[in-house]
Amino acid sequence: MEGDGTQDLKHCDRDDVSHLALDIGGSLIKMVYFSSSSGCSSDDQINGYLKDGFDVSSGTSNHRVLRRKLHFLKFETSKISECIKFISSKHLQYGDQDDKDLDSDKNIVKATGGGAFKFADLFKEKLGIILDKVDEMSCLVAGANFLLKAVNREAFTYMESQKDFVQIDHKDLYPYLLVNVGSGVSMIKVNGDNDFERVSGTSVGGGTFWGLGRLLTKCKSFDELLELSHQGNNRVIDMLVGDIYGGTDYSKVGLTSTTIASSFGKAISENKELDDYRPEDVARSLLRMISNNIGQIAYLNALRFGLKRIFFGGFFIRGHAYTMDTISVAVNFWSKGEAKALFLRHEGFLGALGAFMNYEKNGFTDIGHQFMQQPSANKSSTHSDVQDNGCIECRVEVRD
Ligand SMILES: Nc1ncnc2c1ncn2[C@@H]1O[C@H](COP(=O)(O)OP(=O)(O)O)[C@@H](O)[C@H]1O
Ligand SMILES: CC(C)(COP(=O)(O)O)[C@@H](O)C(=O)NCCC(=O)O
Repeated sequence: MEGDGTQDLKHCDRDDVSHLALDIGGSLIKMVYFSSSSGCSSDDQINGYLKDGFDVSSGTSNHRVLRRKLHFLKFETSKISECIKFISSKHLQYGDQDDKDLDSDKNIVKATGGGAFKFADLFKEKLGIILDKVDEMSCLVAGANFLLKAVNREAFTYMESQKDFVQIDHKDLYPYLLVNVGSGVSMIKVNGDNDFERVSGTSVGGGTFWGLGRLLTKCKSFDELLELSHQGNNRVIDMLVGDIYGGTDYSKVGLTSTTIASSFGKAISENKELDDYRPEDVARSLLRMISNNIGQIAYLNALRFGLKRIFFGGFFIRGHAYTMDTISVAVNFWSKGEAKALFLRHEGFLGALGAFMNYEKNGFTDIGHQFMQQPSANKSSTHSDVQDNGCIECRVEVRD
């Protein structure tokens, strides 16, 4: 099961959880919450880290530094009942209320994404939760700004299989373009904290890749489709410049013979049916087409506003090498090296983190400024450092 929360449940204390925030999207439900620091990683790591944390803030009488773990989980939106079951089993809906009263109308949970509207009644009925809706775009921006400012080694470039973390200078962060590739794609010009404009979008996004991929390859899961694309060769289906130009480059306009002239173009010129193509080649071609297109539209929007840095988020990216490589090459190619594609380790959790940050406004102060990450506490995954059911150690300064 995707984002199977039960695994997480075994490792963490049941009751000491708080600040549940949800991002209920077209494809996935993303969940972020705090727990106390026991479980999930070795005590040595935590103690070593906390020593530093407490040292830093000693001497300020009205400040407390809490050891906390931030949990990241996802569920498929179509399996929302599993998400509800998980919340219920972990008593997450009660947050840090002292009086855990099932009928209390104080069980308010910050939530963003379209599902915060669509499923509001369901959450009320099944869990007694009132979803406090927070705007999706402002959550994406808050989540991205938070990660870029507060978490070490969050942003990286990816070119030719080489991942390079980028040190972000807080004074030189804005403006940037945030491209969130979820079911659909939103492009947001970020000017500062809570200062942004959604400048573009496209319906050709992650939902398109997964939806078309499912139909064309019969894959049963998104990860299976991604794995399949690894083994494929898109040239079997894509029409290349060389296919049109008799094997040569079209050098006058800077097109090499290996450039894709028309995605899936070969499928029209051959007397073949879908079954005659290998699913891995179809998956590869599809992934390349969609990633390329997103990279190109992102670049055009960056050009529109003179932006040099484009951060890509959303679960479509999935820390997947070929996806990131294709997007990077597209941005690099079209901008002639002027603009850079950057990726985020917590790519899929921007909205949920943004909703989580919203608790700040209700007395939970300074989380954004005092949040620190313990680098090695994440569960590893085949695609990226932080993916399903990961959790990161952090310290949070709370003003009494
Ligand atoms: N396990 C998964 N199941 C379904 N889609 C996934 C999965 N992992 C990554 N994806 C991709 O991520 C997209 C959803 O990204 P996300 O940022 O969560 O958007 P949304 O908020 O629209 O759900 C899917 O459309 C799909 O392309
Ligand atoms: C409607 C959405 C903001 C919803 O967000 P999502 O669940 O896809 O993350 C997004 O799908 C989107 O921006 N779609 C593109 C719409 C367009 O500009 O054409």
